[in-house]
Amino acid sequence: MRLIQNMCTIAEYPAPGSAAAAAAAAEGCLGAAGRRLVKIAVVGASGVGKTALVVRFLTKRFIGDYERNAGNLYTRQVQIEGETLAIQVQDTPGIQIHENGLSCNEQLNRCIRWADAVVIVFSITDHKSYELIGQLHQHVQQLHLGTRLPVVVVANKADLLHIKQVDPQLGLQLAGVLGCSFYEVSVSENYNDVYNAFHILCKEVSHKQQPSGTPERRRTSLIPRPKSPNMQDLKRRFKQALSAKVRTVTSV
Ligand SMILES: Nc1nc2c(ncn2[C@@H]2O[C@H](COP(=O)(O)OP(=O)(O)OP(=O)(O)O)[C@@H](O)[C@H]2O)c(=O)[nH]1
Repeated sequence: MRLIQNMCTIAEYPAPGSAAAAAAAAEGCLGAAGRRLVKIAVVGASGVGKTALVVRFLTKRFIGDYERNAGNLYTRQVQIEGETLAIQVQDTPGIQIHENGLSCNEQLNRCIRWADAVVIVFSITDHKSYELIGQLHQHVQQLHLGTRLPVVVVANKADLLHIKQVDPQLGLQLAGVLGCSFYEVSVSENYNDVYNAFHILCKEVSHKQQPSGTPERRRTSLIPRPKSPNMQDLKRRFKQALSAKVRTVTSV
């Protein structure tokens, strides 16, 4: 798999409301080779495993240690409901927690504005990282006023239950209150949960990008199609014809 690092996309992303932002939004749904593009930002406190999560998703591998992250952008392709989408994943520097709340610098805000969806990560071994989730979710929604951005909350380091500070159940409850999906994962031990967390987000964005088409397609696949009266009529007539023939054959 090829990983493309490309910091320019984020650094040059125009401020919301500007003419440049409108033009970017118009083009923004298409990636390389004309594929639909899904942009995902991964955010959370420092040390919760954001880089490990992104690398695991992209390469299937868990690599123990990384340089402290300055924010890298990676690209890969995924299959969603039979369509190949280009997805860009933005790893972000850990958010600092101050006594009076979040400290999000402009680089992080740009990443969040740029994104079509956000993964908020906390570690079950770090209660402070969990305490951040509510504020972070609020901050994300504020930067996307007027739209409901798809967000998934990920509780990482599920393999470290013996030193847990947060019951993963609390993460599930909080995600429910915030209206987000929730995944408990161990980036170090399980690839599938990591994949599923990203996959569900891509699916949500993909459906959002096709507001008129997809729900209709989904609705029609859920509602059983009424049987055509003509078809039933045809079947009845066919049966009648068949039994008449059988009768004729047996009577001969
Ligand atoms: N046991 C265990 N360790 C993990 C897991 N995920 C990440 N780690 C470890 O947690 C540490 C921090 O991981 P990073 O991916 O660098 O965390 P980060 O959130 O990107 O950190 P910053 O760059 O500081 O924001 C590393 O030593 C990882 O090996 C996990 O699922 N289980």
